[in-house]
Amino acid sequence: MGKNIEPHYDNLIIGFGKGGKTLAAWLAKKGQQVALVEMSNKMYGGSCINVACIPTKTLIKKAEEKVPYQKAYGLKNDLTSFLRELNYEKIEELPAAAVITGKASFVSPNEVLVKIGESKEEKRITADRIFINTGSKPFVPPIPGIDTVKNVYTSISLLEQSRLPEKLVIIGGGFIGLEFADMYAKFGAEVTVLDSAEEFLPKEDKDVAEEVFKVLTGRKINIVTAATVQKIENTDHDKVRVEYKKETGETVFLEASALLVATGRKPMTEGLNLEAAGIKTDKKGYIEVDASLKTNVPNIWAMGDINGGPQFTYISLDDFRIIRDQLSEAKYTSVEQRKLVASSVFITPPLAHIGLREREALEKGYEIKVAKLPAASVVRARIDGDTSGLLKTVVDTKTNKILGCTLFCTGANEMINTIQVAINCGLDYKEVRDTIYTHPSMAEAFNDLYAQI
Ligand SMILES: Cc1cc2nc3c(=O)[nH]c(=O)nc-3n(C[C@H](O)[C@H](O)[C@H](O)COP(=O)(O)OP(=O)(O)OC[C@H]3O[C@@H](n4cnc5c(N)ncnc54)[C@H](O)[C@@H]3O)c2cc1C
Ligand SMILES: NC(=O)c1ccc[n+]([C@@H]2O[C@H](COP(=O)([O-])OP(=O)(O)OC[C@H]3O[C@@H](n4cnc5c(N)ncnc54)[C@H](O)[C@@H]3O)[C@@H](O)[C@H]2O)c1
Repeated sequence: MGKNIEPHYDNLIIGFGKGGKTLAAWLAKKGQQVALVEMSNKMYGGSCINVACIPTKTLIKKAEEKVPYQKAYGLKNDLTSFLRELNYEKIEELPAAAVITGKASFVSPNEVLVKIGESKEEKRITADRIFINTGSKPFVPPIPGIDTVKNVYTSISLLEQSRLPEKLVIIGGGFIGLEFADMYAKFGAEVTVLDSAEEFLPKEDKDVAEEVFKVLTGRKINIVTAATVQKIENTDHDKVRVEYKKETGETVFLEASALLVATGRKPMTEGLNLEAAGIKTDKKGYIEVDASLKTNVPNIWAMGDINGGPQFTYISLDDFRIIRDQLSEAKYTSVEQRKLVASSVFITPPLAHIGLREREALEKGYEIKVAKLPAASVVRARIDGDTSGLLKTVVDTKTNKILGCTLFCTGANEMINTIQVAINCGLDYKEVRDTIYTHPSMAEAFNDLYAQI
């Protein structure tokens, strides 16, 4: 399997992430020689496809459809295997591109050593340009017992479990913590989320956070904020016992069949030997880049999670665009040109957001108008059978421009893209208010939401 490995390529890409694979295909189609080095044959296509967005969103969808966990687990694996192969083929079929399965480490600024697959074989490869796209991995805080106790998982290892944990404790109530909590609860697990932050969803406006809290706790998810996890140990039956301190100082013990650690991610620089190339990292270990995503070493770029930017697949893709335009003398060459980007937490209903929240806009000194609408007032929400949540937007009184929007309702992850276009094109909110939307759709809620301004 695979092409012969050459000693030199025009371009070497380390890591099969979204940005790297898209860049590999683009360069190869232009006739440039490209080596795409990926350390694991289970990771062709990168994290998103294999261990992140795609498997989680598949399971979430199946949980919503009330598919039993074991069946959903199989369907998830079918889809990730299919996409993994497809991703491999899409690069390998290009005559100018080669996928090399091995772990890369720098020897010098233009040379890497690749340890091929499981074998002891090593290849030295030089390249004119090198692009680092090695992503991130779970950050595990130093809590006593966390490394040694059985049935403690990260998002990656929990997704590999074919059996549903009956009782799941999750440390961390951010993107991963909440998505997993909601998904496992829908599959039938008893879930507790422990977060060290004093408030639940501290970035959100209070009214939004309260609504999300109401929906999740209504699904019997136990959410504890200001929790300090102190110790983790196994019981006699390999259950996990978690000891944490409440805000009041009271110590609480919880027993669970599994513990998920979802406390953020850290840069995947392990074994890369960045020092050999003289590549600088920041305090957290992410590779330092300038606005054009170049490292301090000429002809080495860093794209995706590894450069310390927002950790989303679509940001990795946009990093590709920034690099592509530099290499083709086109116009979009700096992160400073990037417009506002939306995000979505895939709980049910999804919590999607773009721009400024009410509190943030006020802190920045804007004169604002705020509109809110309960999701229950949208007829499509009734058809979809989920009337929970709310829609909220913030408009600049002086300019009539939309400053931000938070949607916690069915379809929010799609709807937010409409607001993103409106904001990024500088539209007056009245354009969104007066657009004729299809009926019955969730988007037509924008007629009523913006009519309140
Ligand atoms: C559970 C979970 C759910 C998520 N859900 C979403 C979502 O719904 N939407 C969204 O936009 N984002 C989501 N994210 C974030 C998203 O997955 C990441 O931001 C994105 O995958 C990062 O892509 P990347 O291009 O930086 O690199 P990655 O896709 O992480 O690829 C890096 C690759 O480099 C390889 N590699 C590492 N070191 C070496 C080396 N030395 N030599 C060779 N290869 C190496 C790795 O094996 C890996 O395949 C989620 C993340 C997680 C953990
Ligand atoms: N839908 C999506 O787009 C999606 C889904 C999953 C992940 N992601 C990406 O992956 C990143 C990582 O996700 P994440 O959930 O691991 O990180 P996160 O930063 O979103 O959340 C981490 C949470 O853990 C808490 N925490 C940290 N240390 C703790 C401790 N010792 N005890 C208790 N709580 C603690 C924090 O207060 C925070 O709420 C996200 O920031 C996001 O960029 C995106």
